[in-house]
Amino acid sequence: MTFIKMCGLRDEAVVDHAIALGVDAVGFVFADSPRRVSAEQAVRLRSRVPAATIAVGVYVRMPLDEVVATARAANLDHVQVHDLRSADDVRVLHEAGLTVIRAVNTTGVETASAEAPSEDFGADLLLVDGAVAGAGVSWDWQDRSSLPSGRWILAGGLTPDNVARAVTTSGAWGVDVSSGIESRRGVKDPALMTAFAEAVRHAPRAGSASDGI
Ligand SMILES: O=C(O)c1ccccc1N[C@@H]1O[C@H](COP(=O)(O)O)[C@@H](O)[C@H]1O
Repeated sequence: MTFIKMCGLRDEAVVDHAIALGVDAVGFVFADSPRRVSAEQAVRLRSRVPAATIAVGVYVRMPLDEVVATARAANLDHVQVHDLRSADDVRVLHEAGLTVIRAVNTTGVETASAEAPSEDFGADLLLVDGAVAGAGVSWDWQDRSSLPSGRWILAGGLTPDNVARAVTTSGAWGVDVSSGIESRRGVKDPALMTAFAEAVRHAPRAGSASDGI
């Protein structure tokens, strides 16, 4: 089964719908975004997420001590950080007891692959995103030469219409979506959420991805 994360959830009904769809993870955005949630909102939303589903805090340009404080306040033990600079950053987050998803944009992957393919800085999982996080920007996931090997999450411009092809072509272990399940910017559409989950589940893929993070 392909791992599914739905990101940028902002209200209770949408969280409940994601849970009913059986997604593997939900994301709450603390970065500057139309989907940003306050710590108080995150606590409320988090309380609706059962133990079997991973709740992830999403961060860009936030000092690590604030990442840790926000994650603790909202009872999140997974963080997705878009601008980790080094293995030291990851170590700090691990020492705080957090599971770390390192998000890189496609430019980062291309740069890294010239030196060290899919450099994860020791993070628990790598997420490869489009050039602008949360902007619905797709990228060439058909060019396998720039893709990591092993377990990684594909993100960036995924929609119910393109996700099956993306899974099959890229070989990604998981997918993450934000804009592609919205009727307008920042507003999730339950019908698109359902269509996305169904498209992923019907996508032919090689191998199995049933292990958790
Ligand atoms: O969703 C956001 O608003 C967001 C803001 C800042 C950083 C990351 C964000 N979300 C992540 O962006 C990608 C893909 O988004 P999209 O589907 O292209 O809109 C995904 O990793 C989200 O977790």
